[in-house]
Formats: sequence, C-alpha cells, structure tokens
Amino acid sequence: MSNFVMLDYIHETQEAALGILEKRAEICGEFAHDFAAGKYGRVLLTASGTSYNSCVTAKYYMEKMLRVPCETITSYAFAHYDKTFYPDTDLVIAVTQEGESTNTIDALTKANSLGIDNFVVTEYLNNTCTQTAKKKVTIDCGREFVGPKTKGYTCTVLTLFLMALEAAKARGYVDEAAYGDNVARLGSVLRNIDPVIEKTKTWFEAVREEFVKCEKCYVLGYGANVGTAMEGALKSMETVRYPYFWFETEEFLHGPLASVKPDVYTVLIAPRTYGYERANALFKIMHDQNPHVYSIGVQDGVESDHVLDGGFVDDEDFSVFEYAIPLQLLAYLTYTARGIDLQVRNYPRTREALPTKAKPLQR
Ligand SMILES: O=P(O)(O)OC[C@H]1O[C@](O)(CO)[C@@H](O)[C@@H]1O
Repeated sequence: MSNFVMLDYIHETQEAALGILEKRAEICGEFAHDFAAGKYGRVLLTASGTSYNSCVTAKYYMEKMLRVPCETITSYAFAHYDKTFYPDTDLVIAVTQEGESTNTIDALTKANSLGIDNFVVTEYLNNTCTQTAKKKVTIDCGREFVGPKTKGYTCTVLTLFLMALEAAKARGYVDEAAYGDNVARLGSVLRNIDPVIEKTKTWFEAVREEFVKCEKCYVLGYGANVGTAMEGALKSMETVRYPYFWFETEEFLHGPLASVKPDVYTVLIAPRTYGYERANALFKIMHDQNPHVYSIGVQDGVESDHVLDGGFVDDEDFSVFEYAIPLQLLAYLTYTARGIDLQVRNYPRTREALPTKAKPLQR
C-alpha cells in the first residue's frame, strides 16, 4: 500500500465512501448527540490545505442541516487572528487528515484556552490533534501515503456531511422520511464515482495533448462546488506544478475574465443544478472565442470534445462528490503525461525553514 500512487487512492474512493455511509451512525453518534443537546449557535470549521477545502465544500450542506452558521477559517487565522468568539455557544470542528499540521494543533490549543467545545475530524491514528482536541470523529477511509490527497478529500467531505445529517436527525430537524431520502440520494451519487472515473479516463484521451501544454488554468464553480474548484486547482498545483487558480464563476466575471489570454485554460464545473444556466451561457460564449475552455458536465446546445459528459447524477446537494473526481484525475493524468516526479520537491529547504507538521508522516 505504501507504493500506492494518487490513482490507486482515487480508485479506493467509492468503496471507502460507501463504507463510511454504512457506518454513519457509529462514526457520527457522539457528535450528533452533543449537537442535539442544543447549545450551539455557530460552528467554526478550521483546517489547512485539502482539509480546509473540504470544509468550504461541506459548509453549505452543514448549514442546511444544522441550521446555524458554519464559518470556515484557516487554522493559522483561527490560532492567531483576533476574531470574535462566543465560547458558550461556539463549536469548533478542526479537520486534519494526518493530525500533525502545526497550525491546526495551534487552533485546537486556542479553542481549549478559550473554553470553546471542539471536535477534531481526523484519521484513525492517535495523532497530536486527537491528543489536543476534546473529542474526535474518525475519517474512516484508511491511510493515504501521498502528498496530493484524493480519497481523503472526498471521505472528509462525506464525514462532515454525515455529521450534519446525523445531528439534524438527532435534533429533530429531519424526520425519518427526509433522513432516508438523504441517505438514498447520497448512496446513488457515491455509487457513481467508479463510472465517473472510467468516463473521465476516456475523455482525457481526447484532451490529453492540449492539457499537457497547460501552464495557466482557472477552475470555476458555483455554491458548494467553489470548494470543488479550490480542491481541483490545488491538486494540479501540487502535481502539474503550474498556476491553477479557482474562482466562484460569478466573481470570475468581475475582472479575472479580462486576464484570459489565448494560452489561459478555463475549466467550468457545471452540474445541472445551482448556477447551470449561467455556466452554460458562459461556456458557449467563451468556447467560441478561446481554444482552451472545458466543461466538467454537459453543456446544452454544445457538441465538443471539451465537454465531459460524466453520466453525472447531478443531485442538488451531493454533486460535489461526483465533480471532484474528474479534477483529481485531470491532475493525475496531466502530471504523469508530463513525466513529473513528485519525489523531486520544489523548494525543499522550506520544510526546515517553515515547518508545517509537528511530526513526520507515521506509517
Ligand atoms: O489534513 P492535514 O493532515 O492537516 O494536512 C493539511 C495539508 O498538508 C499537506 O499534508 C501538505 O502540505 C497536504 O497534503 C494537506 O492537505
């Protein structure tokens, strides 16, 4: 397993995610019980890197289920920025796959010092964050021994969604029927991950030659898929090692659009849900004028190799679980096509000059 590459973990995602869905009551029980006690008026989601992007993706569904504001804040800002806290009614959820990110440890330490209730959402290991946090929820997907996390991202987002769903059930915000409907819809979307993987691989063959030349890219999405765009851009920055950046699609129209020179690639995340009509209009108008515009998701009225029809379920709440997959694969397939060796680090001395982990990766 330690020889696994990013692609192997992408392939493990569906099974791991369905396992988490199955065990949701056990995994999220303590959190649901505590939340149902009714004390919390705000949730603060704090994390770094991919774990932070998971929080951005999960926050809207969490707000819908928990009926309180769920704010995202990077671990460093939480630990050091002078924000207003409400220790009696705030709940901190720190998210960290490996549990050794120094800023997340600092954030939990600060939550403790302020007397704010906190949970850490992390993998199995007894890591520094589990030792610091008051309580823990496990990301029950096994380990991931590569830098660019994929399975862990999807399973972290899923764990956050299920914490919220289980808490909503315990609090009486969703009845049995609504709960069952959410679980069934989630199951349909998660069972579509493997088919999406295969469709994306086939699609990539058509765009491979173009993508290996990509050196600047914007990834755009709406709503919860802004988190997907952030994570998709991060995956390619970590692996392809060129600037990939993300925008909410509407914010992209407020200035960044002007910077789309002929060599800039644009990837739209376009589920047939929230924002679809605007994404469709934007794709059509840009595709006519720029050679490097792509869509993850069908585009009405357009027949083009640049459109990935992934056979998506397009569930209004759960599309984030399908649309992250093509972006993860795009990163993997592009960096391997370019022959990039991830073992050769850029700026290796920064690790020592600015440590970000309390302990090296435990195996
Ligand atoms: O989720 P964790 O373990 O806190 O890690 C945060 C980030 O740090 C890294 O391990 C490296 O910077 C990323 O892969 C990860 O997204």
